[in-house]
Amino acid sequence: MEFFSNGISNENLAYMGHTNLPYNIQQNNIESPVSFNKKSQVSEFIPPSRLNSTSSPSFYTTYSNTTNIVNGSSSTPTKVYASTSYSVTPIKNRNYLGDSPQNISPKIMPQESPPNIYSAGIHQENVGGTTYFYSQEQPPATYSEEPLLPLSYPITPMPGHIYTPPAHIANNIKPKSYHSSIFFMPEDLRNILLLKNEITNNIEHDSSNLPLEIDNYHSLSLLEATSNLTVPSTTTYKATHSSTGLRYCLRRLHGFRIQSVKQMMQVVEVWKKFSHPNCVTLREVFTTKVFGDNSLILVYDLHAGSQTLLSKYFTPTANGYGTTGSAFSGDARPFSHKSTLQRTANGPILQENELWHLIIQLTCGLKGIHQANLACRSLDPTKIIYDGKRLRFSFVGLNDIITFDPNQQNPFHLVNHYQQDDLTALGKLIVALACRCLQSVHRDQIQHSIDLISRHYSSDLKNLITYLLSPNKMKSIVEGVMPKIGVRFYHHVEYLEKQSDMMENELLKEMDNGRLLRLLFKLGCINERELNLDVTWSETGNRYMLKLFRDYLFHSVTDDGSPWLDYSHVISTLNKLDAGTMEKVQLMSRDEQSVLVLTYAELKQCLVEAFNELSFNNM
Ligand SMILES: Nc1ncnc2c1ncn2[C@@H]1O[C@H](COP(=O)(O)OP(=O)(O)OP(=O)(O)O)[C@@H](O)[C@H]1O
Repeated sequence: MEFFSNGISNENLAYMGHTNLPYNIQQNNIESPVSFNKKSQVSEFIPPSRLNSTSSPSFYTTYSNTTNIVNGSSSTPTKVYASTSYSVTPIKNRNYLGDSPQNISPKIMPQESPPNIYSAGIHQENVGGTTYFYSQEQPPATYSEEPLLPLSYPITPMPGHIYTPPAHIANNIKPKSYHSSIFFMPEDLRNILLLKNEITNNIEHDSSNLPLEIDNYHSLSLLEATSNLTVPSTTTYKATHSSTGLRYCLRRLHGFRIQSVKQMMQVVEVWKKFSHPNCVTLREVFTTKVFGDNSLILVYDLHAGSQTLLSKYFTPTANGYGTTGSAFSGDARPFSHKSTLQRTANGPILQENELWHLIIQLTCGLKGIHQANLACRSLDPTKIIYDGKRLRFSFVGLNDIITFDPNQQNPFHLVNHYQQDDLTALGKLIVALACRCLQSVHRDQIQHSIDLISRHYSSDLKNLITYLLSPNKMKSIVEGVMPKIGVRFYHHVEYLEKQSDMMENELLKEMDNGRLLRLLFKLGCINERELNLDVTWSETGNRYMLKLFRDYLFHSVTDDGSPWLDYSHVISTLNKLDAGTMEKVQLMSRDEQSVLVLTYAELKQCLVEAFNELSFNNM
């Protein structure tokens, strides 16, 4: 049995953040899984002139430059390559890895040993069947923190790992964890994100008759068929920006003639600067003739998977109730047979807390717009989108852009008036949402609708609506609306804080996963690689350590020989490698004839050097 030891063989399968030292370091007991002998007279680990090199992989070609190797005697089964005052004695039928917390120890799959190396001037001593080799010329070595490799970065011994695992992982981890949810995001969140990506990236098949490109955008697909209900006619597309590859939402105004580009651009610039979490941001505006007319294109951020409030809460029905003409037109009376039919078709009335959840977001967006001295002017269920969590005013600024008067010096001179209109429109929208009926806001039905609301909802809601619909209201949302929302605001903040905590938690996991992916990428590029026609490149020098480390990571087996699959083993080991800790790891060749002990810091150095070599060859 050969040992390559740079120090204590004390591989432990510490779970993240926990150092688990299963063995007594001073012990030299044949019954112990691994025995350690402190040999204070052992000097540095001397490269034994690489004599007698065999056909085995030239393990020492680079590593031995700085690693002291003491050859073993051929007469003894054990050869120890010791660099520190500790050596390691393997015991037959024992695995040399620290027990995992659940007492199931992995073994390394057999792998060929490094070559036999003999050297003169080496003193050997057999203790309990293990042969130790000491260089007699060297002064006695003490177990020091001296790095064994020429490190291009300083290694500072760490009291713990640089990596600090999220607390819940450290606390909740089960002894043998196959629970991927501890390390990866929950399935439902993953599915939501995947779905969003899919919606963002898929190209509709019915886009063949659309232009291939407009301005800097390509891959157009329809988000909604052309609407002739608005003047000018409009169409909404999803498109990809040519240089960034990002997707955007393009709103096309058909046959639109601009009277004064300069003045219109003033308005555009103001809206481009406006950004709010409850508003879709306007990115740019341009004209195009690719559709065969003079079209004006407004480019907005795309919020994939969004639906309008109209489609979410006022589901169009086959008989046309609810969506005929303007969103707020129609002739159903709140308590008429027709209106009852419509409410049934649109679903049951909303829970009050859901309604307040919507109101808070609507007023939040509106407050942002008004504080920027702008007005929304499109508080309509078709112009508010909902992505499952967030409400946003879509197509903000559109009305200012298409209705600006070139004869007016200040394009925003009517903003106060429009802000009042916004509040009235907000009142109507709340009525429609509460009654789940678009016609409920008609002048002759509004009183009935408010009666209905006062029967089903709190007086706060009714008061808010009557305030918003009254002609003499303050224009400030903060002064006028906020006090009526009252304590519900805190509930909303709590909800958002919880969401934010949950997301941060997920981010923490993914941050670690991203870090480990980079390491795996590097390892994968090095392991098994042939470089510059050198078929043994990945088997020699520093790369040999990485090969054994890869085996230790992924190919460990339990006592009964079955694969040892434990996320925590792989993740905590990779984290130690990433941190370059001074903890030692014990690696074993596949034929179980060689054991190599080195610190994670040294392993990290091996990885850095091998990958640098690859990168250099790539230039
Ligand atoms: N920024 C956006 N990101 C993603 N989807 C959006 C965005 N803005 C709007 N949409 C979606 O685009 C679709 C079309 O919106 P649009 O306003 O054209 O609807 P509409 O009901 O046809 O209104 P109009 O009659 O005014 O055209 C809707 O399904 C809406 O959810």
